[in-house]
Amino acid sequence: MRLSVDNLACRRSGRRIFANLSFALGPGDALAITGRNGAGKSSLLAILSGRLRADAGRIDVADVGEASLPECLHAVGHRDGLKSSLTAGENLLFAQRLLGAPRLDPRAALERLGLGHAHDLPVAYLSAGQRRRVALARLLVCARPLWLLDEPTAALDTASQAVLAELMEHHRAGGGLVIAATHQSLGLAGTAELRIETAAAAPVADVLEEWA
Ligand SMILES: Nc1ncnc2c1ncn2[C@@H]1O[C@H](COP(=O)(O)OP(=O)(O)OP(=O)(O)O)[C@@H](O)[C@H]1O
Repeated sequence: MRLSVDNLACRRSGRRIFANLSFALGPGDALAITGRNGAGKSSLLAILSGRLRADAGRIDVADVGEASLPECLHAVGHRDGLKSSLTAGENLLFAQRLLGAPRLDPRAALERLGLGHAHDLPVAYLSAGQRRRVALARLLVCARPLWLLDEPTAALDTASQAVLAELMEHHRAGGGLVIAATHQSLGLAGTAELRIETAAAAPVADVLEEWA
């Protein structure tokens, strides 16, 4: 998969968040999105995942056949997207059936994240770091070339951060792409950095946020 982003701009609640963002990624590439709180890192990921409309610019994908960009990606964000009353295994099975392109079975994915024992536990019983690891296990139950990760190491202990780094390296080695918004190093070799700087304040009155 190839992804190219040209002169992307974002406005939220009438306020310009960023403008003129451009980058291009190919198989095996990793990009760390950095910037101060509120710079627009999560907003950029929301635009890429198709949840938020860009104010300007282009996003193009290539080498994915007929698939659209949202069909090519996994997004793991601040909200874990897990159903608390379902077990970890049921959550992953649900994701696998919804997203298609099955890869590891849920138990194997949880074991890879060191959470095999949680397979039959309701997610409501898990700690914050364990929930994050179940959300990350979704990356393994379905094959999708682009991983969009928002603060992926948040709530993870050191051992789990190392496991995540291994998973990302393995994904890249297989030609996958990783884009992560982060305040700390991803621990990956050859990661490019895109730092979002504060946009010139450009308030525009009476503009409602446009969700895709
Ligand atoms: N749902 C929303 N509606 C309107 N404005 C929003 C919304 N979500 C975020 N914003 C605004 O967009 C700007 C960018 O927020 P965003 O969450 O993208 O920043 P960030 O770089 O990810 O920050 P952090 O490092 O704190 O996670 C902020 O000024 C924020 O107030």
